[in-house]
Amino acid sequence: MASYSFQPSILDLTPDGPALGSLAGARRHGLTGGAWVDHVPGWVRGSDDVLGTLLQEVPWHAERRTMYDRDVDVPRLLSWYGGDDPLPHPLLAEARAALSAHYAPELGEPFVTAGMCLYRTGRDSVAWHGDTNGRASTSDTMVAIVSFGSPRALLLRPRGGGDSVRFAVGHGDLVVMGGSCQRTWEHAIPKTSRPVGPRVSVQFRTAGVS
Ligand SMILES: O=C(O)CCC(=O)C(=O)O
Ligand SMILES: [Fe+2]
Repeated sequence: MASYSFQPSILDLTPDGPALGSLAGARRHGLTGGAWVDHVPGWVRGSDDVLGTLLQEVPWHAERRTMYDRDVDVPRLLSWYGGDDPLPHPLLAEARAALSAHYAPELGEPFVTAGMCLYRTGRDSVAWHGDTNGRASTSDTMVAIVSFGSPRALLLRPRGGGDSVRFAVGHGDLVVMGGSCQRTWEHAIPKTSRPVGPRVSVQFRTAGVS
């Protein structure tokens, strides 16, 4: 398998290792139909260390899917950690606990699983979809995404049609999609022709949702 290197940023060198910022300042963007997105730019400080570990230690694999009767490569690499699987970096366990504690009053259950995507270049992407497997098909849930590496655009659009909303998701940023977001809106990471380096996203979800 190819190895994915990145250029550590001088600004990001934290002597004490990576650390989480506060969730108190999360900015909530209300969307139509009871959907919302919380955005915390730079939630993780010292993200270079986490990105390096994720690129090297996660058992990334390619998948193929059938589309219109053809088998095609999924345009990103994937990995999945169940609630009992040790996460590849201690900062991620800290992040999951902090998110569970912060959102407990609204969510009523903890974040459990960690799905991971590796976008190797700007050619990698995820097409429009909602995370509607399992209970998310019928009830509100939250999907918390922490991004590492090159900034990419996360787009959201209402399923019924309407303007899309764009969030830049950069190194150490947190985005939480909540309320009805998975059922009433769709999201995507579009391809880009800009020369971008690798991006890893970690998606925390509640049990029984994917
Ligand atoms: O990489 C991201 O930020 C989004 C990934 C995603 O939507 C998914 O895996 O369901
Ligand atoms: Fe998704």
